[in-house]
Amino acid sequence: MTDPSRSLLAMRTTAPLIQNITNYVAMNIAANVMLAGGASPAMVHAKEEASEFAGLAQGLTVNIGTLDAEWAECMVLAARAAQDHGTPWVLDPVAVGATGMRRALGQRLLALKPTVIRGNASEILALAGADTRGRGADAADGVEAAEQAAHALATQTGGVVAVTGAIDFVTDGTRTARVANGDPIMTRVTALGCALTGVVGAFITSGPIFDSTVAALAYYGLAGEVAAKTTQGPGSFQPAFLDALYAMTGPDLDEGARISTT
Ligand SMILES: Nc1ncnc2c1ncn2[C@@H]1O[C@H](COP(=O)(O)OP(=O)(O)O)[C@@H](O)[C@H]1O
Ligand SMILES: Cc1ncsc1CCOP(=O)(O)O
Ligand SMILES: [Mg+2]
Repeated sequence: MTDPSRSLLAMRTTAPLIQNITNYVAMNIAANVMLAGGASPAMVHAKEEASEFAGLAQGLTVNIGTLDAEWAECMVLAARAAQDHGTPWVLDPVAVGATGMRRALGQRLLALKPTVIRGNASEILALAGADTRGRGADAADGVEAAEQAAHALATQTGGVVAVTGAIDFVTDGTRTARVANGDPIMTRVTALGCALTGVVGAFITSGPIFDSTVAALAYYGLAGEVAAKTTQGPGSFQPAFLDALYAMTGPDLDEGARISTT
């Protein structure tokens, strides 16, 4: 594992243009989070332009949070374009186990081999076809319960899978890492998982995929810890979190990251 600061500084140096097909709930906070971190987000999802944009962006994220049939098609088109151009792309399978429409789309997107899948434990379990207690967008299973599912998905896609929660778990099918940064208040502000997917999408444009994903999770979780220290609840946490993402230096990250690898 390289120091997480290398990934952060590489990302900030390039300020990568990241196309995000994300949900209505997440659009604003995800764009603000990515800008605070140093990336250049663009929320682009029209069927007529999504694949063209995926050919010019440095990275793509696809989040199935608020679906309709047309959006589903544009997600597939954009992911296919990213695959054709060798552009790294991240899948966020929000509530993928909830309905037949989500399950079917999840399988179509999996077939396009996401570079990284980032979801909570219930979503990773559902995407892998395992039993889950999750129904909506929030996790109802612990991260450990999804480790085997994450491993299976990584092997199936050849990519990296990140399961987030109290202690995040990352695997590429061979290596594993755990990231202990974060604060429980992060589950009480909507779309912070979706915004993290955007940050992962930015980090993986400028370094090795596994190391960059782990670094993105540590950076994000540590910023959450910093913001939680000075705030009283979800309302004040959100602006403090943006400030912490913006202010974090490389040495701050290397000092505060709690990463273990096997
Ligand atoms: N119980 C927890 N303690 C500390 N950090 C957490 C906890 N649950 C989630 N997080 C952090 O919140 C962020 C969003 O993850 P998560 O809540 O799993 O995503 P989602 O919103 O998609 O369900 C991640 O940085 C994760 O590490
Ligand atoms: C509440 C909600 N409903 C559809 S998408 C969405 C946001 C989910 O965000 P996150 O997965 O980051 O909690
Ligand atoms: Mg989520």
